[in-house]
Amino acid sequence: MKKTSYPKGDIRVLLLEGISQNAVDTFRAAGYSRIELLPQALPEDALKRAIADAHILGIRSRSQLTAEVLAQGKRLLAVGCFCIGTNQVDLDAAELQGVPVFNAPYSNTRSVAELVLAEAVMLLRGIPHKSAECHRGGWSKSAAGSHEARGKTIGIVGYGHIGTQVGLLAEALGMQVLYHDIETKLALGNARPAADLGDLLARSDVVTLHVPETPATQWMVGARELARMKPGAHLINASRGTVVDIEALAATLREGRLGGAAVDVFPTEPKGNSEAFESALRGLDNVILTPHVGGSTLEAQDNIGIEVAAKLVRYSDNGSTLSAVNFPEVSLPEHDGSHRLLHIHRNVPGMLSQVNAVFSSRGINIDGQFLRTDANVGYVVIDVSGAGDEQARELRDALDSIEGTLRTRVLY
Ligand SMILES: NC(=O)c1ccc[n+]([C@@H]2O[C@H](COP(=O)([O-])OP(=O)(O)OC[C@H]3O[C@@H](n4cnc5c(N)ncnc54)[C@H](O)[C@@H]3O)[C@@H](O)[C@H]2O)c1
Ligand SMILES: O=C(O)[C@H](O)COP(=O)(O)O
Repeated sequence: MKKTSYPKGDIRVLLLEGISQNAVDTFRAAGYSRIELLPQALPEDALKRAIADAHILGIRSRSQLTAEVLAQGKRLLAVGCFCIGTNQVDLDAAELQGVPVFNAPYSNTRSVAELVLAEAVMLLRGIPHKSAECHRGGWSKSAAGSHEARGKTIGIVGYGHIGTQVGLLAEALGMQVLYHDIETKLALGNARPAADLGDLLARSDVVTLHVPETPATQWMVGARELARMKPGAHLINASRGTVVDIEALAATLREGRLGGAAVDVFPTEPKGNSEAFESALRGLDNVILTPHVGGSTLEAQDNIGIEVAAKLVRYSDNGSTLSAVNFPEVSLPEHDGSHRLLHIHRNVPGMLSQVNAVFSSRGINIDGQFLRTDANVGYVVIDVSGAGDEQARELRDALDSIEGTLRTRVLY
């Protein structure tokens, strides 16, 4: 079993995909010095090599942390997704490796909502098409097909953090807000729930998607759903590329059934800025295409850099897993004057009594104990005072030898 109790100066932090300098500053301020910041995602083989040396790994939406890639992370303590989505990580595999995954569930919410609202206005006015014509030297000054947002209905699919923000901003413009969610959600402002997805599609002038990538949302908007939308209505997708069948959308737009679309996310996206972007939507004047920049504002990235780095530092220094997306959540007090032993194990019967026996058999008094479990994993944290560093390491080794242990650490 790998030990993961390292002096802070030896902890290697690898940050991929152009994560904000604020993250580096946050790690530095907390005493971490071995930080590598790369501007791009790594291809699978390079990622496997890189993860093998990293204790803390930071990624955004492009790096695919499959079970196979994660398995190379023998020293890995934690993963930070410096974004909202965590679908790019095999969360179960990470958990069963004893690796909590953190994200930034709110920091780019506003950026996405602002972009979506701006796109709704642009689409209702037919601006993408008019702009494209002007670029070609055309001049089609006309009010035909051009509408105010005021009084129109925006249908929000996925009424979570982003969806609710879009709804509030849209109401400020005088739009009617309809929403559909699989959970019962408190309606903000004058928003109203639709009876179901079909009802929302049939009644909205603009449909905007804000669901996560899950098996249920995969291709949730295809030819059938597009056919249910009002003629001339608009579709916005800034959620995940797998939510919309792009070929069906392109066909519907070519037929002129929909007014237009704004798409920020695609089933296949270029791995970096130097790779060409291919899509059936290219060349359609009434489509706003953006390169997955819904959350890419300096404000959002700066906030995300601090938020996720702070969570990783807290886990590394203190053991707290509060807000981890795949792990039993424990919020821990500081442990000044005591050693803190962390034990991550498979959640099987009898584990806690074996953990406690390690201490009782040595006559060691436990100052504090914190335990959380989920279906897969148990996470127990034990504070002991009066043990020297050497004894703490011996305790860790004894914990490590318990059958079913995934990771152990000692914090000094
Ligand atoms: N384009 C970008 O740059 C960008 C930026 C941030 C987030 N995102 C994407 O946006 C998604 C939403 O973000 P959020 O912060 O609002 O997430 P959230 O979890 O707060 O909200 C998602 C909502 O969708 C609902 N939902 C889930 N499955 C559904 C289904 N099958 N049908 C209807 N509703 C369903 C959930 O109940 C929840 O209310 C993220 O998961 C991420 O993939 C994209
Ligand atoms: O999940 C998210 O927050 C968005 O998709 C943004 O991802 P990015 O950090 O790769 O831009």
